[in-house]
Amino acid sequence: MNDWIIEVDGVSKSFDQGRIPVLTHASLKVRERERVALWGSSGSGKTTLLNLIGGLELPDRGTLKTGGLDPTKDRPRLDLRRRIVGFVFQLHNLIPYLTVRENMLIPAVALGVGKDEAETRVKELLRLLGMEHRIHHRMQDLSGGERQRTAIGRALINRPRILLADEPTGALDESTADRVFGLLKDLSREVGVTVVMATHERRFAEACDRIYRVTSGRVEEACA
Ligand SMILES: Nc1ncnc2c1ncn2[C@@H]1O[C@H](COP(=O)(O)OP(=O)(O)OP(=O)(O)O)[C@@H](O)[C@H]1O
Repeated sequence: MNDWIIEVDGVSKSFDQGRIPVLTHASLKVRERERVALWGSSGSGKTTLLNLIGGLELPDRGTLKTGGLDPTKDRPRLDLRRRIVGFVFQLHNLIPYLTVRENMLIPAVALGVGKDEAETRVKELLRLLGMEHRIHHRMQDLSGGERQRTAIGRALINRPRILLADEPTGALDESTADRVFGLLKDLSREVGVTVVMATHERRFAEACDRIYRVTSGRVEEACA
C-alpha cells in the first residue's frame, strides 16, 4: 500500500497558450501528516503548484493525485476542493464586514455541516488558535496576525486532510509571522492535517519536515 497523500508526477503548466511556461516536469510526493515546504523566490511557480495540487488549476501534462483523487477529472476536482483540501492565502481572503465566527462558518454551511456541530468546531478551533475572545469581532477590526489565524481556522473547519498554505505569513511583520507559523505548525500536529506551505523564507522552510526547492518552475527536494 502506498502512503502518499499527494503525488505530483512530471507536471508541466504554462499560461497564455504556452507563452508563459511556469512549471516544467515537476514531481513531488507528500506523506499523510507531513509538513512540507515549497521554498522559492517570487515568481518561481509555488502558487501555481499549490493550485494544481488543490484542483484550482489543471496541468498541461503529467499526473496528479491529491487525497487519492485525480484533480484532472471533473467530479473529483469538486470533491477535492470541498472535502480534501483547505486553503490559506497570503492575504487571508476573509469577508471584512463579517465576524470571525461568521467567516469560519461559511465553508461549513456550504458543505451542509449541522449548525450545532459547526458552532462546536468554530469554538474548538478558536481555542486552539488562542482567538476565543475575538469570536464576535469583525475582520476589519482585527490585526493582521488575528486575521491570518482566522483564515487558518476557516481552512480547517471542514476537517480537510490537507492544508495548502500560500505564503501564510507573507504579509505579516517578523514577530507576528513567527507566531502565526508556530501556531500553524503546532495546530497541524494537533488536528492531524498534512500541510504543504509555499514560502520564500528559509527559516520557515527549515522548520518543516521536508523542503522542495522551487526554482524557475523546476522542483527538487532539498535538505530540511
Ligand atoms: N493566470 C496566470 N496567467 C499568466 N501568468 C501567470 C498566471 N498565474 C501565474 N502566472 C505567472 O507564473 C509565474 C509563477 O507565478 P506563481 O504565482 O506560481 O509564483 P510564486 O512562486 O507563487 O510567486 P509569489 O511568491 O510572488 O506568489 C509568474 O511569472 C506569474 O506571473
